[in-house]
Order: sequence, then structure tokens, then C-alpha cells
Amino acid sequence: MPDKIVVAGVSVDTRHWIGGERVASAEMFTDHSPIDGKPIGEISRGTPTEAAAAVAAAKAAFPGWAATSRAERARILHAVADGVEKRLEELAIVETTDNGALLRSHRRGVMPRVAHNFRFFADWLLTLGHEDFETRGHTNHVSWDPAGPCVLITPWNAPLMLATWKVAPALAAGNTVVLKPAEWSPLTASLLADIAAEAGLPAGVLNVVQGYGSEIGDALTAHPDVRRISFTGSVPTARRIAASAAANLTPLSLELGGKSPLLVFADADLDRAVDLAVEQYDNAGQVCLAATRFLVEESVAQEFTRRFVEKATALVQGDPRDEGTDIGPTIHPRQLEKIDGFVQRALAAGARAVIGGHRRDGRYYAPTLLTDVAQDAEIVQEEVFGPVLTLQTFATEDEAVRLADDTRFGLAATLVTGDPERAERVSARLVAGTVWVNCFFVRDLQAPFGGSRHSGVGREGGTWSFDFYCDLRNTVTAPTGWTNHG
Ligand SMILES: NC(=O)C1=CN([C@@H]2O[C@H](COP(=O)(O)OP(=O)(O)OC[C@H]3O[C@@H](n4cnc5c(N)ncnc54)[C@H](O)[C@@H]3O)[C@@H](O)[C@H]2O)C=CC1
Ligand SMILES: O=C(O)/C=C/C=C(\O)C(=O)O
Repeated sequence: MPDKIVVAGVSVDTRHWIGGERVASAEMFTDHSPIDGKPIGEISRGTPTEAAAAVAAAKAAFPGWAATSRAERARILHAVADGVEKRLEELAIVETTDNGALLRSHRRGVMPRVAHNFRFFADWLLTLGHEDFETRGHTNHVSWDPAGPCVLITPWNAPLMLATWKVAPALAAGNTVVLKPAEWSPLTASLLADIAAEAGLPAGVLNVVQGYGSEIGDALTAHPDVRRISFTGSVPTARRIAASAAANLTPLSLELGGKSPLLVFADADLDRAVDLAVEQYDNAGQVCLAATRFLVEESVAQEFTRRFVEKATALVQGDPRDEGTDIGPTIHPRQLEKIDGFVQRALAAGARAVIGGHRRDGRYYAPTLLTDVAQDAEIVQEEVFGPVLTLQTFATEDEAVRLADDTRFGLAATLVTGDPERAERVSARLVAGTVWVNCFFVRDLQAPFGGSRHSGVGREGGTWSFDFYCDLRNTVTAPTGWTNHG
């Protein structure tokens, strides 16, 4: 099998990146493009042996990287960002080919965000204070010490963006990393390894292991030398990882699914509400933060639905490489099956498809809005992770809050209202890691990000990332000449 494949004109190494070297596995797995379902290439299929080698490389590189000054770490991370920006077009087209998300989004939003992830955490590192305070004449000195090798496990819906949202703070904190990208979208992680090496990141500081989570996951997450695990993905996999990490009490950060509400009150600017609602089809609905449950005040529900249908039916679904495409394919036939299963079960249970409700050719699923759904219905309670939205109505603010909060998730919520006092009141009553008022997906990397309940454990972002990726130490020093007897 070739060590390199050419993807949309870009050469991508198909091997792992361990200790600053490319390492091949005996077995391979086939990576397919969601655009047409065709094979892109054969990728090294990691085994527990390569997983252990990657952790060993991260362990060996840790003392050197941890001892590197903050300024030097920040300089190298900025050089990684430069490399991302230099290869932005290549990263964008490779990612689109691999995961089917829109090329225009990768070019204009996602890949610039990848670079920003590195710049932001490099700069934030330099602002981290050493908290000093006094206790009865003694000095307390709080330091942010690197924790050690980190295992970062990432999904396929925004592969490089979500990987670097973890890699950047982990490296900035002085840790070394083993990154395990999703097997449905392995390519840009390999390009990141090249970019990091060119930027001067020392060997072993970033390692990339390819393969199936079910085959190498435990070898990474149960490894006694791993000091942190950060995971974004599904709840069942999170449970498995948490169980595996329990053996060594390895600290975890889990960013999981959602079933977030979009609350539209009668006092809202309806056009804005509809614009925000249509945005929920972004990335073919494969977004953990998506506000997939529309909760609309009865008096405006009919007009909201009319305007939504007008806008949603004008969306163009097709090849994600075309500038005019608004919705691309779903990632994998298994995901398509899963999405359609949810929709057909909902229809059989009495839901009505206002639009969509069916597959299209290939891996494409028609943008769908379902109504006449009960609060306890599977389609209202479970994450679909596809272009499938539901609409329910409410009569009072209390009912809106009750419906919004009545799932096992707590990742995000979006409110559309013209009344700032209502916005404040309702936000305070919702269990959600992020609440957006009259906006959606406005992200500042210094904000805490994560979910409550089954949407996750812990927060990352700004200082919260360093809180997770560092071992905080308090050193208490007695004043000169002090004795226990005073
Ligand atoms: N929160 C989010 O952003 C995401 C949520 N999901 C949800 O999960 C559903 C299923 O998607 P999947 O791809 O099956 O998600 P998944 O959670 O199984 O996969 C995510 C990552 O976990 C890895 N993984 C799988 N088993 C593992 C194990 N035992 N140990 C360590 N790592 C392991 C995978 O290789 C991949 O890198 C979706 O339909 C969606 O509802 C999926 C991807 C992202
Ligand atoms: O903005 C972030 O840091 C995270 C975004 C998460 C997603 O887009 C996702 O998981 O779908």
C-alpha cells in the first residue's frame, strides 16, 4: 500500500505519526468520501501496539516540552498557526473531500478557526498569572504545571477544528499529545502532523494514531502513563472511555451530544428567528450544538412555519465543493441509516413532515422539519445528528422553559425574543452550557464551553482549558527566620 495518497491534488501521508516518524500498520482501513461514496485511500489501521508506542513517545518527549519556556511554546504554536494559514486551501479541500462539509465554510470559517485555536491558546498562556497571596506572613505561590501525556479523541463532524480546539491548549500548557482522529475523517490530522513538524514542534510532542476507536481506544484511555483524556463524541463512547479511564483515575473532559432548543417568543423579530432556525441545517445537521427542537409561541407558530418553509426549501443541497451549495451529504451510510430510522419511527408514531422526511440519492438526506411530535417521543428526546428538526408550540413562558429543559442533555439553548428582561429570566432557568440570545454559534475561545447532564463533563476554553490540562500546584513558603514556635 502507498504511504501517501493524493487527495484533491494534496499529498496526504496515510501512516501514523509517532515520535517524529511515520509508522505504518500491517493492516489498513478504507477511507471513503461522503460526496460520492468512493474510496479515497487506504489508511494505517492502528493496533494497541501503535497506541502504546504513541503514548511512550509522548511520555519521552514530555520533560523537554514541559521545560520549554512559555514564550518558546507560544512562538511554536504561532508558527503552527502560520502553517495552517499557508495551507488553508489544501486543508479546506481535503477536509471537504473527507467529511463532506461545505468547502466554502472550511475556507471562510473553519480553517481560519483552526489557526485561531493555536494563536488564541498561545496568547492566553502568556496571560496566565502566577497567583501569589499571603497567609500569616507565608507566601502562597500557585503555578500551572503541565500534567503529562494527553489522549485527545475527536469526531468526524468538524475534524480539524475540534482536534485543534484540544491540541492547542494541551500543547500550550506544556503537555504532550496523542491525537486519535475519527476513522471516518482521518486525513487532516495527518496534515496537521506535517505542519506541526515544519513549525518546529519537537519530535514526540504531537503524535497521531489512526484507526478504529473500538480497536485502539482502550489501549489509549486505560494507559497508566496518560494524565488527561479529552473526548468529543457520543454518549455511549463517553461511558466506555470513562470506564476505561477509571482504572487509573485519569481526569476526563467530555464534550458530548445535545438536543438543544430554539425558543421563539411572540415578541421576537420573526425574520431573525427564521434565519437562526434555517442555520440549524448547517453541516447537514451534524453539529452537537444545533438547536434541533423549535419551541414556538402558539400565536406566531403558523407564520414562523410559513417563513421557515419558504427559506428552507430554497436551500440548495448537493456537492459540498460547489460555492452555491448550502447542505452537503451526511458522513457515512451508517449515519444515514440512523437518521432515516429516527425519522421513519417518528412518522410511524404520528409525526407530520412539514418538509423532507426522506433520503435523497447517495449519502444525502432531505432537510426535514417534523411537527405533531410528543415531548416524550424519541425524535424529541434523542440526538439525531442529521438535518432533522422538530417543531412544537407553547402557550406560556413557563411551558416554554419546561419543554426546553425536558431532555437528558444540556449543551446549548437559543432564545429569540425582543424583551431583554425575558431573555435574562429564561436564560437563568435553563440548564445549558451556552445560551445564545438572538444569535447562534457566536464563539469566543475565552468562554467556558461544554455541556451539563449527558452533554458532557467539565468545561474547556480560556483559563478553563488550562485548569483542565494543568496540574495546579500551591507552594507555601515560610518567611525568613520563621519557626514553628513563632
Ligand atoms: N458531540 C459531537 O460533536 C458528536 C456527537 N456524535 C454523536 O454520536 C453518534 C455516533 O457517532 P460515532 O461516530 O459512532 O461517534 P463516536 O463517539 O463513537 O466516535 C467519536 C470518536 O470516538 C472514537 N471511539 C469510538 N469508540 C471508542 C472507544 N471505545 N474508545 C476510545 N475512542 C473511541 C472514534 O474512533 C471517534 O474518534 C452520532 O450520531 C452523534 O449523535 C458523533 C460525533 C460528534
Ligand atoms: O466551537 C467549538 O469549540 C465547538 C464546536 C462544536 C461543534 O461544531 C460540534 O461538535 O458540532
